[in-house]
Amino acid sequence: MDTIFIREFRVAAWVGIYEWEIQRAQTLELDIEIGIPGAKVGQSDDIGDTVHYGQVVERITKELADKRFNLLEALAEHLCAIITGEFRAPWVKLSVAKLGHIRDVRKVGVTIERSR
Ligand SMILES: Nc1nc2c(c(=O)[nH]1)N=C([C@H](O)[C@@H](O)CO)CN2
Repeated sequence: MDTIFIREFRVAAWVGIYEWEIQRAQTLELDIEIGIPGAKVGQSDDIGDTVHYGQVVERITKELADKRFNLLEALAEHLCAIITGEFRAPWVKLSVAKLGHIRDVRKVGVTIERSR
């Protein structure tokens, strides 16, 4: 399947199980791979035949400003549902990482893959 990628996307989010995470937003890093619906866009050259990656970034930024999650797993599931539902993507793989949370570890997080 052809895909669109969004890598090293840094975004503020409310997520975590500890008091300090509940009190303030933190920066997450997302890597997203999105299946392109059909092979038409290479011929049509029409933004309407693909997923507009700028709109995905904008939508996720807004969603994470508004919602709160305990776990990265739930946050990832929610974002995948937006990408397959609202953006009609047939498939998505999404990684979300917290930065500098554990000593000697640069990033920790989860990766999930979902199909419509
Ligand atoms: N599998 C997970 N483990 C942990 C998560 C998570 O979201 N998924 N979250 C935390 C805390 O919020 C932690 O990130 C604070 O540093 C711990 N483990």
